[in-house]
Amino acid sequence: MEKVISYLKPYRWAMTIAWMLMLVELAVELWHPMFMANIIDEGILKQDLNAVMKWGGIMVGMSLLGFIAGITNSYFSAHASQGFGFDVRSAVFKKVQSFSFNNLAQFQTSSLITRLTNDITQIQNTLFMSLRVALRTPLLIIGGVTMAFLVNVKLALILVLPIPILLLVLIWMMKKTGQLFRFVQDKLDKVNNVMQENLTSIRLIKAFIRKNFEENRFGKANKDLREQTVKTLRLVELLGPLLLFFMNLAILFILWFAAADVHQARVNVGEVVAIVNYGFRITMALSMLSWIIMAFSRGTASSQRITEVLRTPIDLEDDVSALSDKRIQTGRVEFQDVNFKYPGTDHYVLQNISFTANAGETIAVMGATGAGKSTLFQLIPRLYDVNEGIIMIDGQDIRNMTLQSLRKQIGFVPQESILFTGSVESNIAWGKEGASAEEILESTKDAQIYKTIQELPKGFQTKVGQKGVNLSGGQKQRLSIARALVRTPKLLFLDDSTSALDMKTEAKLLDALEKYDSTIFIITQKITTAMKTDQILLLEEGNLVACGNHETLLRTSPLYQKIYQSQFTKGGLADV
Ligand SMILES: Nc1ncnc2c1ncn2[C@@H]1O[C@H](COP(=O)(O)OP(=O)(O)OP(=O)(O)O)[C@@H](O)[C@H]1O
Repeated sequence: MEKVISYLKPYRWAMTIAWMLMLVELAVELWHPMFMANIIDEGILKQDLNAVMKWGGIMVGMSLLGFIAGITNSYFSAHASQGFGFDVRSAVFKKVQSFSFNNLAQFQTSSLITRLTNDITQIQNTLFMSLRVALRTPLLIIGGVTMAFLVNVKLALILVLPIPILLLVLIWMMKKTGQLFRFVQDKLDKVNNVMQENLTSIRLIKAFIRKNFEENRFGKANKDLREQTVKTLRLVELLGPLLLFFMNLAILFILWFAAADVHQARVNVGEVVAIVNYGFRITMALSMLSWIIMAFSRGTASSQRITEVLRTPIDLEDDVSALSDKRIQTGRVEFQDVNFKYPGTDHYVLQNISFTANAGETIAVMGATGAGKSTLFQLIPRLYDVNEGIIMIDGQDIRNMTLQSLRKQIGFVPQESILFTGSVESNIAWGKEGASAEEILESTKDAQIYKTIQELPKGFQTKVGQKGVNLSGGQKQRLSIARALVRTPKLLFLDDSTSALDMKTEAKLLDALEKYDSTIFIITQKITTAMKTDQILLLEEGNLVACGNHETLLRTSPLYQKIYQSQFTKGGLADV
């Protein structure tokens, strides 16, 4: 909570001005019944038009002052709350960007989106409300009570009788609804989660005709959200009528007692009008307080959820001694007795992995599904840190480089091609800040996608991703490869990224990669690809069971022989 509050600091002046102006508004509001009493007692009852004009004029002047103070208050409140929301949103986004995969696993993606959007909007609104009306309301109650006592002590006593009980109810309510609103936000996460999964898998859903199933899934999450929200709001809504009942009862008693006092001239009509007026204002302030309490409870729940993100310790950071401008010279990669298990699990998915990839070599990584190939890839750019053992580049532990300098020199093509909304050109340029048109052109030629791009309706400017043209799996793969090549990486990782390419295109791609002077790792299932590489790492259930070139493995590794035989038939290639 304090973490979120600390983002208010740059707006302390705007907030102070807003609160001052709110006090002006409050003062005007509190003096109103007094002026009214004077108009009645000095003007109307004594039939003195001058007094009516005098107090009426003061009343109008004060109203104008209140109006100006209100508008200016809104200006500063909006400035502070929008600025605060902007800063918190930026901070949460920045924090999420620095999250390791382990950190990310602690939050669902949909929950992070809700926290970044809805939760921040909630706290933004709460701040606006607190600057605009929240403080004014309790002060209005205190001021109203004080003024009522100044006007007439006996009648004021009747008026304040129910207030302590009502305040106790309000405090209890604030605690209770805080918890309930936390549940509401959690349910909102679930709705967003179903929405997100649905929209990203819409093709699959249509192909499997799972529309009804998905509608039911969404319907359930939506219903849960509705029920939780209604349950919470019902509690808050109970408060309004309860307040009105007690306060109206008090006003009724005031009128009852005042009737006799006015008759016996112990009290002026103006005083009674003023007290009743204060009574109404206090009642209104109390019922407004119930809404403010709701907004605060919701804001508190949201602010706790945001604090959780901001307070999450990043578990994969640079060592203090890490070098930020370390250049990879040769690109020699060495694994020494590497063991790795995913955070939060007990099972080692890589065990005692040792091998050396010499500078400029192309290494094929093979193995059955789940053998640990992608995991091995993720350890080199330090998406995860090893549990035991060392990974070295150019003979130095990779932890001696900052994450930024290490990753900047790596080209990574994931298993699943990801394109961003934008043009073909912007998708490739994404790989390198400030990539020149020439570099982009070159990388597309090497990735064997240049011709395809030329045939697109607007060439490099053709929109892809959502609302853009749909590219085939192989085209997307090659665009992803071009994006990695544009940064002329010292190390290049292709995670099954040539699976959708035909043999001819793949051969051309591998030839083109030679000029990059990079050490290249390719995860592949195809023997035809592995045959062309300098070294093959064969993984089985997290163990490196064979390592060497095609000829060596064909002679020494029974598993490799089995894979080879499964892909080659008597007549030639089977499924390549
Ligand atoms: N984020 C994760 N958390 C926990 N376990 C994981 C995670 N990612 C992968 N695993 C487990 O690690 C093991 C190796 O997975 P990995 O993705 O490296 O296999 P792979 O050889 O690349 O498989 P495939 O060819 O199917 O992509 C698997 O048993 C998998 O269940």
